[in-house]
Amino acid sequence: MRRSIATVCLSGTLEEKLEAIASARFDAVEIFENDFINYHGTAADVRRLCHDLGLGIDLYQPFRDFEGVSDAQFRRNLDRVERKFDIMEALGAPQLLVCSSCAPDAIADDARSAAQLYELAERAARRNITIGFEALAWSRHIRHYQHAWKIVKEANHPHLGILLDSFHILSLGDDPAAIADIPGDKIAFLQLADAPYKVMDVLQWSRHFRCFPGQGNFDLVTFLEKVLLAGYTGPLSLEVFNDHFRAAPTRPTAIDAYRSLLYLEEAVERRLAAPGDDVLLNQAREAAAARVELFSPPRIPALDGLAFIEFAVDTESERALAQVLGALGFRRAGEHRSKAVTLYRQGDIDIILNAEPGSFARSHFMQHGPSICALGIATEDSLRALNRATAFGCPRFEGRIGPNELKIPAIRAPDGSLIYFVPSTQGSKRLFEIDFLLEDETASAPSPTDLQAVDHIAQGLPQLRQDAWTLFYRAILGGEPGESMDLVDPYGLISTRGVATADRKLRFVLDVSDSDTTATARTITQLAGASVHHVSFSCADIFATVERLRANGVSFIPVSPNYYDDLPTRFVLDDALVARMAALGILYDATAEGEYFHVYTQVFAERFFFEIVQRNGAYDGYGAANAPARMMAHLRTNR
Ligand SMILES: O=C(O)c1ccc(O)c(O)c1
Ligand SMILES: [Mg+2]
Repeated sequence: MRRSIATVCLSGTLEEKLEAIASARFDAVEIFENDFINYHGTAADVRRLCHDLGLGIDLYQPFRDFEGVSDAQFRRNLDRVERKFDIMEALGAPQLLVCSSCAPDAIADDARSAAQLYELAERAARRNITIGFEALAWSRHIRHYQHAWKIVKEANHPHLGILLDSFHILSLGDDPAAIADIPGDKIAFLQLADAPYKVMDVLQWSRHFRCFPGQGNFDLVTFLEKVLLAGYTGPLSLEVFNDHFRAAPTRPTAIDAYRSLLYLEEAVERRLAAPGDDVLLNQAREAAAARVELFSPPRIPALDGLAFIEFAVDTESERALAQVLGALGFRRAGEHRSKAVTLYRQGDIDIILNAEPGSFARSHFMQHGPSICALGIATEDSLRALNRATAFGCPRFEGRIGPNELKIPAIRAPDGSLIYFVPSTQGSKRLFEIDFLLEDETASAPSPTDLQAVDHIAQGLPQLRQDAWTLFYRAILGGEPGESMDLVDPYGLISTRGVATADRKLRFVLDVSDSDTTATARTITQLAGASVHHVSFSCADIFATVERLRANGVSFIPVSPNYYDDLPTRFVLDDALVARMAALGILYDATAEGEYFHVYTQVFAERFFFEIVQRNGAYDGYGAANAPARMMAHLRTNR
């Protein structure tokens, strides 16, 4: 389907927006009026600019407070709209968005509104322009799409249709089912926006918190499905008002926007292809699928958890980090055949320290200091994973390959770090057998394995990036976002959200700092830290493990005795168990599903740290309730 976006979604000048939109591969734009009014050039200039960029102009918007007005005002409105038609003719824009009246004196009279819209459509027809009538969720009288549709149906003019905007419909909790009954050719245009659930004034919600599909909580798949069942074949257009996106760099936001449409299209394509029990619905879905072309990338292959974590280091930080890993029970398992790269192993966890000069890791190190520069994800089909990611617009990465080394497909994550797709078909460990000189495992003295696997990767992100990462993990890896929660840092709030695959083999936690002075913000800004701020390892018996690791010299964060006094007031816990936790500094959380025991190490190089966890039962969170204890402890030791 034709993919379009409103210029209001992006930051920058009109030229910057259009260039970013074109380079993100959109077909067309909605010109938001303010972008034109403040543009220093004529409508013909904008038309030429779009033409040269290969962009269509599908719509001009918004025209406000047109209907439900007195006869005198109506005549003035008709004069007013003729001037907009002049601009649209010069732009070559075929459609005008007219939103339902918000003026306090708007008249609640459907017949009047219908008659006025009919007259407007008559005028528009003379210019070969169509009117799309949109119900704003906060307008004076016409807030619901069923109401707007009643009026459009009453007006009954071929140059007038209803404009559907997912935000207005879903924010009011309206059921989109009835959309399927609107004749497709009476749906003039379609605007798509997602949003996180919020309990707040709907106008403020709309103007500041909309986001791209897949970044929020709305069920856009059902919404778009209904629109396609109605027979709509026009553009899919994004219209997102969002404070962060208005401030974020233009091009990356446009790329994200485009990815969000692809993500939604794929989900709807699958919905239309999925046969249900309802024979009539199946036929309607089949017919809808035949009418439109939807994005259908390679499906997500089975993903089998993290194959490795790669740190960018120099010689000095390598020594320091190797010492920390050693204390945590990792053993040095091998050396790369041709590069300054070392493998550390414990349980199923493989950690690579990369100090190779001239490598990707080195440039990452120079930018961010010691940090995680790459993750390897084990998958049954690495080429399919790669092809899916590139279909969604992720850049491929081609590293330097030495003789007889495995070539592993890789892409760049949104922060420029790498994600490798490691084929697990022959066992993901094969990579190390080929590229590394492995030390003889049987030669080293058997020691108890404390850490078993990677539980999750936690990332600290700049404010503007949480939505982009959420969409990235959803689209590329099939992650499902959990709910957002606020954590209290001594110097501000952190908003956190987990994204995990359905089988929970991959879990990521996305933290965003609302303040510039939190530890999360500081590692990102002052220290130019990369996004990963901690790696969490699972173990089977956290008491035994922490005891052993403490004896090994691992330094865990101190926890206030007040914490353990408080714990029995929050949970039903045995005194002896609380005493054991207190003795080892173990934190605790529980839900109806299960329990979460965990500890954190001190921070390495002011950038990242490790967590050790034991999950009991089906606990599915990340101990968010204990984040303030962690942040306070890290702050105290850093001082
Ligand atoms: O916030 C607004 O005023 C506004 C304007 C035009 C739209 O299409 C819309 O959905 C909202
Ligand atoms: Mg709209």
